[in-house]
Order: sequence, then structure tokens, then C-alpha cells
Amino acid sequence: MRLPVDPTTMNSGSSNFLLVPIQEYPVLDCVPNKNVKIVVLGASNVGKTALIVRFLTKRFIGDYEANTGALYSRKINLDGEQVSLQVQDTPCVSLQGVWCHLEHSPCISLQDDAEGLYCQEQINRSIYWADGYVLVFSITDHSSYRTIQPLYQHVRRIHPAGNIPVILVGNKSDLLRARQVPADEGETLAASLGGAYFEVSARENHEGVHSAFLHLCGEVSRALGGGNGEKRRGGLHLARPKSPNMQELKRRFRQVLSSKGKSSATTL
Ligand SMILES: Nc1nc2c(ncn2[C@@H]2O[C@H](COP(=O)(O)OP(=O)(O)OP(=O)(O)O)[C@@H](O)[C@H]2O)c(=O)[nH]1
Repeated sequence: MRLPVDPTTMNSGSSNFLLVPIQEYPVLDCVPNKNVKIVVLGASNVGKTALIVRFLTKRFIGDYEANTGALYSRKINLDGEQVSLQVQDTPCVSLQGVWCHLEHSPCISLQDDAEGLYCQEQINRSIYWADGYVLVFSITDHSSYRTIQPLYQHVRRIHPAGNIPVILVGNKSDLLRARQVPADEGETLAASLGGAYFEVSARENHEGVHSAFLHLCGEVSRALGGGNGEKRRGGLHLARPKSPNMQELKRRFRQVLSSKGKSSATTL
């Protein structure tokens, strides 16, 4: 959930950031009825942004500035056909989020302050909007693996009917010595979600990342049966998720803090 930064806007203390231009094309230039929308979800620091950047630019830059949950648009060739692809990075799912009642009643519960609620809303909107889901964990972080099942259940609650095109990605496969999640656990979980498992390294390998995303695009395209997402959902129309307005987010955050301050002052 972080983005590469334009170095021309950086001060000298941040020179480790590189510019990775990800070309967009005008929304009106979409291929009619061939619009694939996917969202990348997962815990903090698992490499969601790195995977998207790797897929779209073939590059790994290693460091990303704090992000906004950007939406990337591209045209891709899928089985010989031009398809408009939109990839949504998700903001904030990694906050000091609590994944409540993991085994018994899976649900996502982020912080209940303004920032947490705002992020949860962003994530829910992205899940509604998308046709396909990339669920990412890091093979070096078992807790990120444990977030996948409740995350999937959350997607299921939002889309209770029908087949959900999904892939499970175990990232950071270059860090074998730090592995905490065996490959067969990934395979088993993916099978239980009804999707394919890809173990990849955004850092070391473009091909693995590329095949994972393309596989999902193919699944989405088949699930949509040549039409677009609105058809699958029987006309449900949801607006494209907006990137968080950071000014508004900060304003709401300050508001919550100041109201907390006031209430504790009055109880003294
Ligand atoms: N070794 C290794 N490091 C990776 C890989 N992918 C990402 N990273 C590193 O992991 C860190 C997190 O990557 P991000 O892409 O920012 O992860 P994210 O899931 O978007 O993170 P949040 O913004 O915290 O949600 C960065 O330091 C990346 O350089 C990988 O395949 N291998």
C-alpha cells in the first residue's frame, strides 16, 4: 500500500526513492465490455505495492512512500484480446488492525478511530467494486498468512453469491531462510478458497508475478463471460473507489483526538 515517489518532489534526505512511472490511459479509452477490475488485499508490509509495480512496470524499487490506495489502469492482451485492466492497491488494511475472532466468526475490525473507519470504508468500497481478488501474504510472516481466511470471509460477505475469482499469493519467496509458511500450507489454503496458489518474489522475479496476475485476469474474464462486472452483479453500480483524501482524513483524525481530549478533561 505504498507508492513509488517522484524524486523531483523529494527532499535530499529521501534520495532512496525512485520514480517508477506507471502510465495510465484515459478512462474513456476503455475497451467496451472488456473491463477487468482487480483489488490487491493483505496485511501490512507483505509487498502489495511491490507486486503491482512489478506487474505493471517489470521493476522492483525496494522502497515506497506511504500510499494513498492508488488505482492503476492499463490495457493488456489477454488470450489475443485487448482488455482494460484496473488494479486497486488498498490503503491501511495493515493498521494496528485487529482481526477479530479469527476461527469462530471471521471479520475484519480495524481501529475504531476515524482513520481506521475511513480505511475500512475504502477497503469495503474496493471489494464491492472489484471483480477479482489478489490475496497476499508474506511467506516470512505467519501472522500475515492468518489474516487471509478472515479477509476472504469478508469478501464473501460483500459478495455472497456465486464464484469469486481469487488467487492467493505468497510473496517474498527469495527469503527462504526466513520462511514461516510452508508452501503446502499456501496450497491448502488456496484450495479451500477455490483459487490458485502462487509463491513469488516481487523482488527477484517478474515472470512469477506476471503469471499470477494474468491467471487472475483470465479467471475474471471467464467469470464475466465476455461481459463486464455490472452484468455479473445484476446491474449493481458502484463508483470507482476514491483515493483517500489525506487532508480530510487528518481533519477527521484531529477531530476525534480533540473530542477525546475534551471528554477526558471534563471527567477530571
Ligand atoms: N525480500 C523481499 N522484499 C520484498 C518483496 N516484496 C516487497 N518487499 C519489501 O517489503 C516491504 C513492503 O513492501 P510494500 O510493497 O510496501 O508492501 P505493502 O504490503 O504495500 O505494505 P503496506 O503499505 O505496509 O501495507 C518493502 O520494503 C519492500 O521492498 C519481496 O518479494 N522480497
